[in-house]
Amino acid sequence: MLTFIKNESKSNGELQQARVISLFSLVGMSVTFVMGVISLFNSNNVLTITLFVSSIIYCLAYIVLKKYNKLNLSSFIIIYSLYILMFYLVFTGGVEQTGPLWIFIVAPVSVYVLGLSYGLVNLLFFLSIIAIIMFSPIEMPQYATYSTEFKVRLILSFLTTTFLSALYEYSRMLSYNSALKLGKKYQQLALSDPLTTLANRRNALTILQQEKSRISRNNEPLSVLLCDLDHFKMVNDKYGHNCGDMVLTELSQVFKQSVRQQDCVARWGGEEFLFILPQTSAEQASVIAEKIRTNVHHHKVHFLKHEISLTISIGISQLTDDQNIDELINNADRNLYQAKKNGRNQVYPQQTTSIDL
Ligand SMILES: Nc1nc2c(ncn2[C@@H]2O[C@H](COP(=O)(O)OP(=O)(O)OP(=O)(O)O)[C@@H](O)[C@H]2O)c(=O)[nH]1
Repeated sequence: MLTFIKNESKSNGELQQARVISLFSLVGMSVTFVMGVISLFNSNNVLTITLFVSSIIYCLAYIVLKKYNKLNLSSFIIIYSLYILMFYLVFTGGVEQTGPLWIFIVAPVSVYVLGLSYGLVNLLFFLSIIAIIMFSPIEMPQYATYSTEFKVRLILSFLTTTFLSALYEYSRMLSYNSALKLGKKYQQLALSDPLTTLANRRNALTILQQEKSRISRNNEPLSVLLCDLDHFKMVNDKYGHNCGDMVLTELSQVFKQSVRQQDCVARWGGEEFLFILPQTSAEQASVIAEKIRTNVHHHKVHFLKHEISLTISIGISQLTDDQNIDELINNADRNLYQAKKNGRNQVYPQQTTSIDL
C-alpha cells in the first residue's frame, strides 16, 4: 500500500534537539569567553586558557551542527568538553573555591542531550570521577581542598538535581510522545474516510500528484480505475441506510484484497471509489478491473436475514504525458459513464486481447 502519512516525528524531535544544542553551544561559548576575560584580569593564567579553550570548543560544536549538520558529533563535543571543564573546576576549585558550583548544570544537560537512560549512565560515571577527584589524597599545587561536609553535601545535592532532571525529562518524554501519537491520529483521520477507513479524496489527490511526479521521472505508466456501485440507491431504499453503510464497508475490504500492496484504493465520493495503480498500463488496469468486478459480483453481503449481491461499473484511464490529474479523472469518469450506459456490471474500455500481469 502507498504510504499516506509522512513520518515526520523523528525529524521534528531531532530539529528541536538541534535547536537546544545550538543554543547551548552559543550560551556555553559566551559564558566561558566572558569568564575567561574576567580571569585574565585576575591574572589566573591556567583558568583563563582553560576557559578560552572551552569557548573555542563550544564554537566548534556550533559549527559542526550548523555547517555540517552533525547532531550527534556536536552533542558529543558539548557533553564531554563540559565534563572535562567541570573536572578541572572541581580539581582546582576555580575562583575562590566556587568551581564546584558549576557542576549542577551537568545533570539537566546530560539527560536532555543524551536521553534519559544513557544520560543517567553518563551522570553516574561523571559523579564517580568527581568523587574520586574530591576524596583522593592528592598532593599537588593546583589541587583544591574542600571540607568533608562540603564534599558530602555537594554529592547529595548533585544526586537530587540528577533525580529532578531525570523526572523532568521523563515527563517531558511522556508528553512529547503522547502529543506525537495524537498528532499522528489526527493526521490519519484527516486523510482517511471514517466509514470505510480507505484513503479519502484529498489523500487520493495528494497520492496522484506524488505518483505523477515520480512516474514522469521514471517513465513508468500509471492508470486509475473509477468504480461506482450499480443501483446502490435501491439497497438504501430497500434495506435502509445502515445496510448501505455495511455494504460500502464490506466492499471496501473486497477492493483492498483485490489489488496489490503498492496500489491505493480511495473513497472518491458516496458510492464511488478510485483505484490508483502505479506501474500499470491501461491494458493491465483492464485485467485488474475485471478481477475487482468479478470479486464484487461473487461477494454476498449478509444483513439481518438478507443476502445482498451487488455489481459495479468501472471506467479506466491511463495518464498520458500531456494530461493533468483533473483530465485523467475526467477521462475515467467518461469511461465509467460509458460502462453504466452499456448496461452496468462491466469495465470500460474492455481488454480485447489477453495479457499477463
Ligand atoms: N448508506 C449510504 N449510502 C450512501 C452513502 N453515500 C452515498 N450513498 C447513497 O448512494 C446512492 C447513490 O445513488 P445514485 O447516484 O442514484 O446511484 P445508483 O443508485 O448507484 O445508480 P447507478 O450509479 O446509476 O447505478 C444514494 O442513495 C446515496 O444516498 C453512504 O455513505 N452511505
